[in-house]
Amino acid sequence: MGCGNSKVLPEASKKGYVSVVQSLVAFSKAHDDDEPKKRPEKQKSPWFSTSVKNLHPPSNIQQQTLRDGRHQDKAAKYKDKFDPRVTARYDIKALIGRGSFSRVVRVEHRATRQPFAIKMMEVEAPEGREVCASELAVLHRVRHSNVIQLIEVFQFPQRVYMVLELATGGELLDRVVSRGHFTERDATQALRMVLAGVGYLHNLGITHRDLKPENLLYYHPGADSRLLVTDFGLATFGIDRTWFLRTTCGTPEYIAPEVLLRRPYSCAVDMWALGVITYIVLSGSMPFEDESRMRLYRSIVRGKYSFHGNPWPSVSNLAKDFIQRLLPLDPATRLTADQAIRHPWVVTMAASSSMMNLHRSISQNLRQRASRSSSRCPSRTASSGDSNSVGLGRLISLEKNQEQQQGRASGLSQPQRVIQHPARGLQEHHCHPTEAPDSCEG
Ligand SMILES: Nc1ncnc2c1ncn2[C@@H]1O[C@H](COP(=O)(O)OP(=O)(O)OP(=O)(O)O)[C@@H](O)[C@H]1O
Repeated sequence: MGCGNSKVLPEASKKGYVSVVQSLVAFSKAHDDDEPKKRPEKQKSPWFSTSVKNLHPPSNIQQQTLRDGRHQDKAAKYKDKFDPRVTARYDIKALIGRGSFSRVVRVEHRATRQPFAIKMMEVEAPEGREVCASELAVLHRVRHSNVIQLIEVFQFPQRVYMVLELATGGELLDRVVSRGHFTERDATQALRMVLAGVGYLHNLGITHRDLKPENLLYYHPGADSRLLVTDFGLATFGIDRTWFLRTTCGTPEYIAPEVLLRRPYSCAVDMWALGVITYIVLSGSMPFEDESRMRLYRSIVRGKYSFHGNPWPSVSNLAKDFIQRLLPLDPATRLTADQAIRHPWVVTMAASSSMMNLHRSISQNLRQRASRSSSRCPSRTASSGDSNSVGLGRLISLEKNQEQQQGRASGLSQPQRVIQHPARGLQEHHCHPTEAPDSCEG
């Protein structure tokens, strides 16, 4: 995995890759005016380090209080950055985290006291604008219990503020680790929710293109929480599920072979990523991993992975069959989301009650990975996050294909506001940046 899990282009596009890196660094510096070099707690740290941090986690309430305290000052700073039309409606409470082009804060609706997340995206630079447009294009169209819900949007020429459902239950792997007990049944329960969300997206012709455990968030800390697919910055639309895409993007360990081979691809790339995620969730290790990105890509295009080591001897053959059917090199033979949710492992495990506890092996593997990784990259600790990923987290091919143009939210530069009313769906409202907050309400 190298020193980080940044999203990158394959080696084949190195030239484009370097130029995107440079522009992203420049972008990041330009927008980090008042940013301290240390990143906030919940930044893009790699999945294994956040998970290992939580092997002996404090209670959710303690965690929340701790986080709130530490982030209060930062939140105050961010308040100043927020457009007054946003803060007139939402009280900024705490910083949740940062993405390549975004800051996510916890807010409270002033009138209803309801909590939400606001993702503030910088859209002056073309990269940020594209990522934001992708995300909005999808969020405007989706409504599903396993997909993060957009509540409303404030769009201005420099920044876009997406008001989202607030997910307080943590990332998928954090929960696997913090439970202290984890079985195949637990895995299938989580996967059923992910598959329901992904199947819904695919049926709408949406390919996520960046499925990974960090983008799967629990809505609340309770055991019965919904699991939500989030982060649609790389998502794209096809006319239908057989529509082929060409842009090279994703997170290295999860990229499907056809993408690396620069072949046209479809939503089957998400199913490959789900195979990788299933492997990780059941074992705490990755099917494809190498310090060298070149070797990593080579093992992916060869489909070279194994079920050696713990806990694989304790894992059922049905589970392995499920993974194998998601990780064939030929995308045409890969399970679709609708087929995967009907796979016997998913169906029978969800109904079974007592299963082997895989937690110990999973935690051990996660710990080993974390220590291997920190010895390779001493600057990266669990709390400092992935130094590699500040500003470099999301690298998108500069290839401008038809598919990039489609499905883009139109008129980002046009200040507008989109309000979602649960019963009525999305309503668009336009407001000029100089207008008072109330004058552009729905
Ligand atoms: N609706 C939400 N509720 C709670 N936390 C959220 C929500 N949306 C995002 N986050 C968290 O905020 C942080 C930043 O998320 P964001 O999607 O902006 O960037 P990212 O996906 O981590 O990075 P990148 O943009 O580089 O892919 C992440 O830790 C993410 O889990």
